[in-house]
Amino acid sequence: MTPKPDLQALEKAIAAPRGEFHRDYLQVKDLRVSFDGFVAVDGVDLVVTSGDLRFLIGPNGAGKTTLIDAITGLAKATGSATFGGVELLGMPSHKIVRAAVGRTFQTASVIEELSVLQNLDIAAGMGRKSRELLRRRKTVPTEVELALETIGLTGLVNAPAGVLAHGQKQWLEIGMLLVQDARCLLLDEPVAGMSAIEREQTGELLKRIGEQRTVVVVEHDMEFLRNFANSVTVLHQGKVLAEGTVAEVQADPKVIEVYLGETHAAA
Ligand SMILES: Nc1ncnc2c1ncn2[C@@H]1O[C@H](COP(=O)(O)OP(=O)(O)OP(=O)(O)O)[C@@H](O)[C@H]1O
Repeated sequence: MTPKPDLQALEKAIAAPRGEFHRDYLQVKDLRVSFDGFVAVDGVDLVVTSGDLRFLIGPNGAGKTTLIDAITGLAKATGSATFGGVELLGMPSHKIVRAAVGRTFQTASVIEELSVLQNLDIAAGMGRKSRELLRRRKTVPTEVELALETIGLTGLVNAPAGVLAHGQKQWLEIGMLLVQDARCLLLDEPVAGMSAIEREQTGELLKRIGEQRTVVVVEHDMEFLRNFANSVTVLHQGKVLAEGTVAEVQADPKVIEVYLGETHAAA
């Protein structure tokens, strides 16, 4: 006998937005983080699909970094955060990296004494002994070569990371996520402190890597957001205040009141 179709599940699937059918998407459900009774993230729901360059904005202390910390195993949280169907909450950070989820920090965490190539090699964790990692290579593995090309540092492969410009260090960090094969990248204020040219180059880089990956960018720079965001989520006091296109979010009275007010008044 043919089993009866589950009409409820079918209706749900038909009603679901297109992104829901991709396995490669980040889904956060009712995520909460509290520090000694202070609720920093308060029931956040979020879906970010592959190919969508999502910006996460909000006033200082809104919970943006804590949300990323929770997804990457650095802050204890309740609720759920999955990527590609894999539950990340409760996993140790190194396993989250293996689940193809990577993040950068507000301050670049490259090893300044080591070359660009050695930093990428270490990130790739290619099973080479630490002594070998420190020796110069004669050939560069393909994935490292591709990452170097993507981040525009091919010409600086043997330069110590310490001599890189501020922007280049951030790009190297992004490169380190690429060689780890991160398909979900969570970037915490990647253009803070960058020059206008570096910001523009970073935006182009994010567009390129975001085409086939799930990318979430925490940012305060509104001009950068207007130029490069595909969609925006606004956090306020640990909750999602608004979500939509740049135009929708910018026109939202709630967002203007709590976040954009000063920027608009200044303009
Ligand atoms: N380890 C911690 N212990 C206690 N409180 C914390 C801790 N980390 C963050 N907080 C608090 O949680 C709230 C959210 O902080 P968070 O850094 O996530 O905000 P944010 O939106 O990233 O802010 P900003 O834009 O300034 O970086 C803040 O009130 C902060 O003081």
